[in-house]
Amino acid sequence: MPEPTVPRLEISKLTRRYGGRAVVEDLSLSVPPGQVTCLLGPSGCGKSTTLRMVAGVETPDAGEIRVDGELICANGQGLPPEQRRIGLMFQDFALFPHLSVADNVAFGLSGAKDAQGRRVAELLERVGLGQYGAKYPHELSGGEQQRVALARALAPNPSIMLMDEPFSGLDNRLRDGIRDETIDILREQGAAVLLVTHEPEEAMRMADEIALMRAGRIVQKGAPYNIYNAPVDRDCMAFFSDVNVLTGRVHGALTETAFGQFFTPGVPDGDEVEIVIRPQHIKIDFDRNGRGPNPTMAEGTAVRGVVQRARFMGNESLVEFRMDHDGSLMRATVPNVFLPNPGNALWLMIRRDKCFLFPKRDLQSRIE
Ligand SMILES: Nc1ncnc2c1ncn2[C@@H]1O[C@H](COP(=O)(O)OP(=O)(O)OP(=O)(O)O)[C@@H](O)[C@H]1O
Repeated sequence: MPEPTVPRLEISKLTRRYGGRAVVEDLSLSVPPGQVTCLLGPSGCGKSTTLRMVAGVETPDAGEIRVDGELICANGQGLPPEQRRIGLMFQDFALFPHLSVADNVAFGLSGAKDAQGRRVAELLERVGLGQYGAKYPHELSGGEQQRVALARALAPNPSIMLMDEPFSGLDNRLRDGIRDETIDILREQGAAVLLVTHEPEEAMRMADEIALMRAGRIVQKGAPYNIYNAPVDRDCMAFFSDVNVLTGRVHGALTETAFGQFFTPGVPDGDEVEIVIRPQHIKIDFDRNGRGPNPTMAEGTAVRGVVQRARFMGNESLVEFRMDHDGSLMRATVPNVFLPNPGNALWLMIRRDKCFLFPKRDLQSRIE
């Protein structure tokens, strides 16, 4: 059997309280060499606090942090940041304005000057700024400055790179390229990357693993594909896309809705369930003199709705309906251009294989 790889970064049961309130609670995760793990979650859920504890600029109330198996923080005590072999890249990555690009990159390096010079040249080359060593930060564009910051963070060859929304200051066009380049370099170096973002697209694009956080805890962890396609609850699903929700009560393992019956095995009779569906999995059909298409096994019963608005979004069109049966709003997306006029009646069907069933959230869990 191959030896199990020691995680480059291992966090166990990390907790941080402010004024008695836990903002990070019992958080555990590990990142192997060359992997990008993304802490994803809404504002205030504790992502940055977690990162700051790993960096060593904030002290946990409980829990442990290990780098390459070595304990660097436990029982509220830890190594100072500069001894942790951790690189940092934050959104406000301020370069030193009075130092040249080369001196900025060399800033955290120790040892012989000529070895430092070689390392700086190699890194500037790697980030595509081989000719920029003698320039000063104010002579560079935002994207170029970001790449210098990356070279500076990589220079001491950190085992771990912590990134807190590092690309949010860049415009979209620049951002995609720099994101991909950055991750390629970090993977090549075998660094473990812990990246914080509140943007699901950024997490999906960059992460090998996403840890979805809510109120200080990880609620789901997995590869982007699994998180997107097997959400553990409605909020996890809704974090990645718009959703439509139908509710119904279970009788004999079936839940009756306007769209037909849904099989809900294992849910006790009388319990309410939510049937959650993404807009791209709703099928739209035309009205045939007040009638819709016939029911099918795969898509159930069609239900009539009246178009409220339709918008072209680039790759798809988004159509919003007011449903005849209960006055609720439902959203459907259609590839390319489909822009029916407001007031038109159309029929909606739901792709059964793309629905998720969750117990209905009660009042208590809404308050939490
Ligand atoms: N020094 C502090 N003192 C008191 N409360 C704090 C402190 N730092 C953070 N908090 C609180 O802890 C919670 C988590 O903050 P944190 O910055 O970790 O969230 P986040 O998920 O990174 O949010 P964002 O995406 O907005 O940066 C927030 O409610 C915040 O107000």
